[in-house]
Amino acid sequence: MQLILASASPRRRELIARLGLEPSGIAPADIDETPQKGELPRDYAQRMAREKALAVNAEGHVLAGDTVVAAGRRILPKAEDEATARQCLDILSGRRHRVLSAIALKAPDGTVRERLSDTIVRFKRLSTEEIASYLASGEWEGKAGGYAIQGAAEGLIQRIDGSHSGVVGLPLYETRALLKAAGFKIG
Ligand SMILES: Cc1cn([C@H]2C[C@H](O)[C@@H](COP(=O)(O)OP(=O)(O)OP(=O)(O)O)O2)c(=O)[nH]c1=O
Repeated sequence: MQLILASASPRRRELIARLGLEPSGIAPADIDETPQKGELPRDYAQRMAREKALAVNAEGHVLAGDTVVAAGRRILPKAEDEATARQCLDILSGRRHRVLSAIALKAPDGTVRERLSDTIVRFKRLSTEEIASYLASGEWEGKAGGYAIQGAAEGLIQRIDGSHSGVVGLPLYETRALLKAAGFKIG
């Protein structure tokens, strides 16, 4: 069985490798990632994963994922510049937020199976110095919510309830279940 990963994210490639799977192809999906007006974070994450999977035309199964950081009903942006990362950290400081990580698998017949991972993350209250030093690390670049749990940010996280791999970008429990249900051989 052929697995195509519809993702440009190197993290997703590393995570799928931990299940002992190597995609036979990488085909990043180029879709419009603008949230709809009033769209809830979990609906948005699921829609994005589904649209990414559907956007890739390839033989075999196409796996896509989308990771969204949500403060209440608010979807935090992917931090592409320092000002955005700072705004995110100000919002996340000293409180709990959710990370919704959706995956979608398109079978060769076009049917799509989906799963969602929902994780609660709590940051300590961040001092001005902590925010400044985290921003200087550059690790926030391109990350939803302006942080990467797989780096220095984990030292600022008091508690996580859910899936660590989900926060990084591909929830391994849900991914394994989805791929097994589709017929992939996974140990
Ligand atoms: C919260 C958090 C996000 N992220 C990353 C995961 C995702 O790559 C990114 C969220 O953006 P996504 O749109 O989910 O993914 P992407 O644009 O990187 O890749 P593609 O659409 O091609 O699959 O933020 C981390 O790496 N660590 C974290 O702790």
